[in-house]
Amino acid sequence: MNRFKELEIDLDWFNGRNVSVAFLCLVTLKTSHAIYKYYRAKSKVKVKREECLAACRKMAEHLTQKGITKDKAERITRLSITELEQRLQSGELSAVEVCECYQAVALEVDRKLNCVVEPIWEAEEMALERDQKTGKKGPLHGMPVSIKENYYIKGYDCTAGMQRCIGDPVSEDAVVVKVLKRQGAVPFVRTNVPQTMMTFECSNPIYGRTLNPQDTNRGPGGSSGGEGALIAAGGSILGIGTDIGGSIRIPANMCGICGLKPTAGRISGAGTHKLTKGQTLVKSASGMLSRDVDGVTIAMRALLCQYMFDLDPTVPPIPFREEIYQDKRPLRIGYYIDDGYIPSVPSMHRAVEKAKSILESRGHKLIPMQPVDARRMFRLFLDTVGADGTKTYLTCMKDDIYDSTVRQFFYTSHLPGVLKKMIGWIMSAVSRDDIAGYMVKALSGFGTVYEYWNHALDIEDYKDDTLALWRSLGIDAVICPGFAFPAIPHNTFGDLVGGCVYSTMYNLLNYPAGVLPVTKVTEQDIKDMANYPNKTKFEKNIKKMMLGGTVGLPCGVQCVALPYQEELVIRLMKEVEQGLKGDNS
Ligand SMILES: CCCCCC/C=C\CCCCCCCC(=O)NCCO
Repeated sequence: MNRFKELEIDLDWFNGRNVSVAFLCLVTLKTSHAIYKYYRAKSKVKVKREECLAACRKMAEHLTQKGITKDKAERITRLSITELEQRLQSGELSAVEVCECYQAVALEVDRKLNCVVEPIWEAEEMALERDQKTGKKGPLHGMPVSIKENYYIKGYDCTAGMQRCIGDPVSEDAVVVKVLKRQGAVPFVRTNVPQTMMTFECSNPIYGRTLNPQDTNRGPGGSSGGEGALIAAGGSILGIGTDIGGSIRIPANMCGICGLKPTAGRISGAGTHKLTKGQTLVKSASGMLSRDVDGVTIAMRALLCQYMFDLDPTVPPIPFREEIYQDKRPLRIGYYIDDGYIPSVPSMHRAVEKAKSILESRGHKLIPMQPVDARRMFRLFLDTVGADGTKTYLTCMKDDIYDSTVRQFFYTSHLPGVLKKMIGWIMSAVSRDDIAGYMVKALSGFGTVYEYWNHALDIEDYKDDTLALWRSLGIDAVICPGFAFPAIPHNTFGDLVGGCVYSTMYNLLNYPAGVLPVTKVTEQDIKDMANYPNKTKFEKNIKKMMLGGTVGLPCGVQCVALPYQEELVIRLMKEVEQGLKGDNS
């Protein structure tokens, strides 16, 4: 009887008033918790940012005390990489003075472009060790190298622009960093990346936004945007980066420098941020950026050594093959200015035409071609990136502050899968924008492992079809636009995401690809935009972007070869570069 009474009381409690009060309490609690987490994240980010800025200031003061003059710094940082290499090897320049000069210029450049995350404090000591070394010098003896923030450096946080990774310094260097050091290089600064590293802008709440040295109203590209800006502005001569969708090649194109994305796995990726590593269909590649092609060659030669093969046995033990790089035999090279899906802009056409005529004048046979259905490729790429319904990104970004460049993506990612599919479908139908619509749909992920495995098979089919095309044309390599367009204004990634069809193609295929600067946008290129298609929302966005002051921006060409033929890619890049300099040797 008593028990019934108690129950009656309990049930009475569930009256309208009490339920509303409980609901309100719950909402208040949840909201205050969210506010608390937001401010906690904000303060964590602020403290980290201040620490990094203080480190830069402290380093700048230290260099001033050491009497590094602007004149001397510029004299040394203006040397080409081959001149620098030769003077370091001969002892004409000491590793310490080179390191200090590069640090001084990097910090100077950083004040304008915000491309450096923080200096590497151990650099000077490392340089001193190089100077005191007796016996055989390493191939990179005393060479300063800038390091993208997502590479592990012992004692430093590796955040990829995400606050949850703050305050968790890594305990070991990345394999590539270890190899660089073993070969005599001096890692001297860490460079900026976009939050999550999956965009081609370069901004995050921790370190802020990096600007393009050619036009500060635009970004340097991404995700190796800090490297792109720093190298283009003269604050570094060689840097390392990663590329899963264009992150080395896009900054190279947008900043007017060289970048090589090797076949994924040819250069070790061990000890880089883990964010994308669970996704194994399209793998991130470790590569390099440099002022000229020689920088890429020097780095590849030095990295492809027994020490790397020992440290990371998953790397195929293939040293740099001089016989492929030095080969003078004429090649059959496919070329396209348009991938048949996303029209590239006139300045990019000119870049390819220019490279084509250089290569023809050197005896190569250039064959017009179209890649296998680029729309199919991009859909496969997007489905791969969104395969988990974006759960990985959402988990890593839990309680984080969304950077303005990725906010739209994360708000969409939170929606239930069905809604993403519906919105994607509506977007495609209403705006005739195949890209944004499909992207939203792709973020809904796969329902079953069976679907995912079938998707993996579709990628294999795409690879087979491409290889068959190359074989049928009898081509050794391909040249094409370095990207669909040059550098873009801040906060326009969402509107222009389709540009990366040109880069993602060679990630999906896992072919090595390098970009080098070939020309700059001219007034005539802008006039020629009158003929640029104007049907889809995406094409309209490109047109608007190009008409918004792009004259003078660099435009690159992409050189591509079959998997593990990096030496051939570099050979082509070098030949185009020589042709541009009027050197036809
Ligand atoms: C957080 C935003 C995710 C958006 C996903 C959009 C899908 C496709 C766009 C691809 C953009 C590629 C930019 C380059 C990415 C890259 O190579 N990162 C290097 C990581 O090692």
